[in-house]
Amino acid sequence: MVSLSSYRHLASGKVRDLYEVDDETLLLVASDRISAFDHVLSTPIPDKGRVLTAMSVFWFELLGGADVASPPVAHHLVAARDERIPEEVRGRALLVRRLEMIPVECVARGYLAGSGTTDYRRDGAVCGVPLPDGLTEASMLPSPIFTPATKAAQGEHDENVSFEVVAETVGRELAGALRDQTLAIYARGSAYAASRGLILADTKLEFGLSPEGALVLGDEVLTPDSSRFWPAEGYAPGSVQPSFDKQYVREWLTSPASGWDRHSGEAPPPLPDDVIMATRERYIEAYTRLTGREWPPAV
Ligand SMILES: Nc1ncnc(-c2cnn(Cc3cccc(F)c3)c2)c1Cl
Repeated sequence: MVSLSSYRHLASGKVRDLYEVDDETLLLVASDRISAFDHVLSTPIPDKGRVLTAMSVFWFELLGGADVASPPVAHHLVAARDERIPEEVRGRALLVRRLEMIPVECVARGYLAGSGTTDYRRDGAVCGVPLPDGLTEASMLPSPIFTPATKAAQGEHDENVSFEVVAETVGRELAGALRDQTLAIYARGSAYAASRGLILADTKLEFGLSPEGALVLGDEVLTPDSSRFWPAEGYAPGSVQPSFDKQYVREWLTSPASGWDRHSGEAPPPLPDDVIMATRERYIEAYTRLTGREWPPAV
C-alpha cells in the first residue's frame, strides 16, 4: 500500500497540502484544519477534510456535465478513489491532473461581503467595477461581477485587482476567458445552491493550462473554504451574514467565553468540544443540503 511519504511534498496552504504523484498527476489533500479571523485554529474539526473533498467532487461532476445553458467545464479531477491515494488520507484527497496554474485568484461575487464591502465603501466600486449607490453589507449586486485578486504571501490578504491588470498579466484573451468561466461557474453554482436553500454569496476559483493549452478548472471548487455560503432563510442585507459553516466558531471566539481579543494578534484559544462538534455537524449539513446525498457517502 502506498504511503504519503512516497510522494514529494510540493506545497502547503492553510488547510491543504499538495504532493507530486508523477509527472502529470498531483495529490490534493484536505486537512481537518479550520481557519478563522486569519488564524489556523489549534483544534481540528473531525471530518472537515472529507466533507469538503466530497463537496468538491460533487461540483466537479456537476460542472463537468452539460447543463441546459452552459457547456461542460473542463476540470483537473482525475480520481477520488484510486489505489494511488494513501490509506491515511483516503476520502480527503484527490488525484488531479498537473496544470500550469494561472497566478490569478478568480473571484465571482453576487453579493457584497468581505473585501468587496470594504472596497465599495472606499471607491463605490470593486476591482474597478462601478456599483450603484446605496448598497450595504450583504446587498445582492445587480448582477454577479468578476473581482480578481493576486495571491498574497501566506498570512496576508489577497490584493483585489482590476480586469485590466489581469489582462496585462496573462493577456487579454485569457483574461476574458478567466472572467467568462468564473462567472459561468458562479451562475451554475449559485442557481443550484439556491435550489437547495443556500445563498452562494461569492466564490474563489483557480485555473490552469493543460499541456495542450486548454483552460482547466483546478484547486477546490465551491466549498465553504473557497466560498461564502449563507442560509437563505434569515437572509437580510445590512449586516454581516452568518457563515453557514463557521458561525459557531466565530461567535465563540468573539464571545467573553473565549477570553480572546481578535485584534490582539494573539493566536486564538482551542475551541471547546461542543463548538467543534456543532461545527462538524454544520459541514455535514452543508454537504447533505447541497448534494442531497447521505453522510458518510457509501464507500
Ligand atoms: N492541478 C494542479 N496543477 C498544478 N498545481 C496546482 C496547485 C498549485 N497550488 N495550488 C493551490 C494549493 C492547493 C492545495 C495545497 C496547496 F498547498 C496549494 C494548486 C494544481 Cl491544483
